[in-house]
Amino acid sequence: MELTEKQIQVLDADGHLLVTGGPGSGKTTISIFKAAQVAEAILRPGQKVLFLSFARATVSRVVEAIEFEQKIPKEIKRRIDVETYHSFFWRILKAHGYLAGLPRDLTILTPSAEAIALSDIRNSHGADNKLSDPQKQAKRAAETAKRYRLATHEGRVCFDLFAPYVGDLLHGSQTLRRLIATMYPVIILDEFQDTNPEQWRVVQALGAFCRLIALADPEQRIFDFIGADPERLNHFRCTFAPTEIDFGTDNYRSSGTDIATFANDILKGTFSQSSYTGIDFELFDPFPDPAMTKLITTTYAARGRLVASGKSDWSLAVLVPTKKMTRLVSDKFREPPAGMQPIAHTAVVELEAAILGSEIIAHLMLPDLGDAHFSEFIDLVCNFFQGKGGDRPTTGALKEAAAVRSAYEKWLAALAAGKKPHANSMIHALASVYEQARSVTLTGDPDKDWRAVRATLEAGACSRLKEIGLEVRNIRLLERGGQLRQDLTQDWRNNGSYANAHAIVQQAFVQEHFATGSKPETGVIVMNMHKAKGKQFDEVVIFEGWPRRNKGKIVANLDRIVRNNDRDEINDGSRQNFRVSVTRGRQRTTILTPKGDPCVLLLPDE
Ligand SMILES: Nc1ncnc2c1ncn2[C@@H]1O[C@H](COP(=O)(O)OP(=O)(O)OP(=O)(O)O)[C@@H](O)[C@H]1O
Repeated sequence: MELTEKQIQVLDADGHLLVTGGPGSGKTTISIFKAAQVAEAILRPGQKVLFLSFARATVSRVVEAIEFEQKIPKEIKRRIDVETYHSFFWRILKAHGYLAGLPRDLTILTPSAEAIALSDIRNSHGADNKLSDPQKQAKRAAETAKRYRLATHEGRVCFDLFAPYVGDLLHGSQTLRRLIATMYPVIILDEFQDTNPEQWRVVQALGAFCRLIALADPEQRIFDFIGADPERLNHFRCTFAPTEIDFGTDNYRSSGTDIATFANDILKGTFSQSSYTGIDFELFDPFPDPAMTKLITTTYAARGRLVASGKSDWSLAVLVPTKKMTRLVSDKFREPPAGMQPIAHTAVVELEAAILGSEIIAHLMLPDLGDAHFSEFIDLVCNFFQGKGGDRPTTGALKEAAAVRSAYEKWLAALAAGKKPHANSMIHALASVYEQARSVTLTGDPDKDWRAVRATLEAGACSRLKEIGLEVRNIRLLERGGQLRQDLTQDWRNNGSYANAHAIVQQAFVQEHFATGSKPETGVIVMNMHKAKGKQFDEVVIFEGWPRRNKGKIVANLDRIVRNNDRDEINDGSRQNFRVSVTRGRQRTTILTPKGDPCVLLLPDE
């Protein structure tokens, strides 16, 4: 690879730096060379360059890119630490959190546990869409107060509080600022445009003694995320007066194609070419089976091309506009219509529900612990419904949790009074599937045992447990070599049972969250468009929803790239989101859109 003139300018620059450029313009690549140069020329023994990123996906990509770079010697590579903001902040909090009034012993309040802890507040205030702005503010304030209480009283810190606490610590202690600068004299900030106010406060403190290199693409800003301020780059400019180098619209990710040109045309809303190499458009009939059939055959074809290319770690992403679509596509890939072959894939979903479901499986794998076991099982089922929506629980799910709880209380009251529980009680079905799951003979092979317990939930007569069983399928923690699998195996060896299954599942999630060694995803991956940011794949298929009609009139138009596929709903956010998805493909991006109502972003502006 020959570096461009602009990339060389980055190597030559001193002091704080701001590197801007479009997707695939080579920002990450040059920052790695810059880090290597700093490591070789400037660092003293024991010091390292820190590369901070928001998502683990980006971390894996950067780690892989560093490994791949043959020009950088091994001992230099070892002097570049690539981490997420979360894991860097957590290290600071664990070591110094007591200075900010936190207990010495800290644990992470996982998002699912956080959702459960906050569900009372969320329940009593009601769903956001029914609240006025002041009511919403009151709800947020109550949530924040509760989060702080959990942190200061119980040492359970949720992710959202990491940055505020680290900001307090760094602004409050020059010694700490200097300490970090001694460890990391140079810090690289990836996707800087997405820095929220709390993180920016941390960055300001870090910049006092560290040299900062910010990488940014203002047009890749996350829009649905409050806090990513369009002025953020200006804040950086004003505070640090960095040398600024702009890579413009160069694109090396998909060189030899017109993917970047097309993506930039999307942003402008005018099309400079009648066709674009590397971009395919296909229409599908706007009905469930034909739509899915089109997606599946398109995916077969893309997969066929990639397999034929002989590349062993090929990747193909199917990107969809909503969480709901991610699930729908994943289900259909598992069980396609019309006897087509299933497509092996991984679906990237919000993990709260899958983790809470996994806790239930783990609980069912525990050895017999007496009568309390069933009550705890009911508690976990309630937790699942309370927490499955993460920080946006639906009223339905919260009601479900309350209904299970109340049915169980009635059940217990009946038993206590020596009566038979009501024949219609939902607890009958829960209890009968519970019994089936408890009678599964465990073998010590965690994979087999886990699947056997999950299968009883899926096949049983209780719709709630069926939902939980299906949800748990989304968890990837059981992968070969994965922590969960290893720990469960060890548990069985030590105890002859899965005595610590529950704790192991919770721990596995935390480890998974901080693990940075994992490879970028390969094979077929289904995910929400928003989640594709910072990733790259050999091929991308973008698939959106279709309108439902009644007597020819559109009555619903959900799961579209632009809301309702309405021209009036087009905004910078929807254009940029689409552009980010389109530019994830290296070789080809295929866009599948419904016949009769194609994505409005594909039509020239009127
Ligand atoms: N000078 C160059 N010549 C050829 N290929 C390059 C050059 N610089 C980078 N690349 C390649 O282009 C691809 C994209 O580069 P990189 O990931 O650094 O871009 P980026 O600006 O960080 O992208 P994004 O903002 O979309 O994450 C990588 O595969 C990289 O190896």
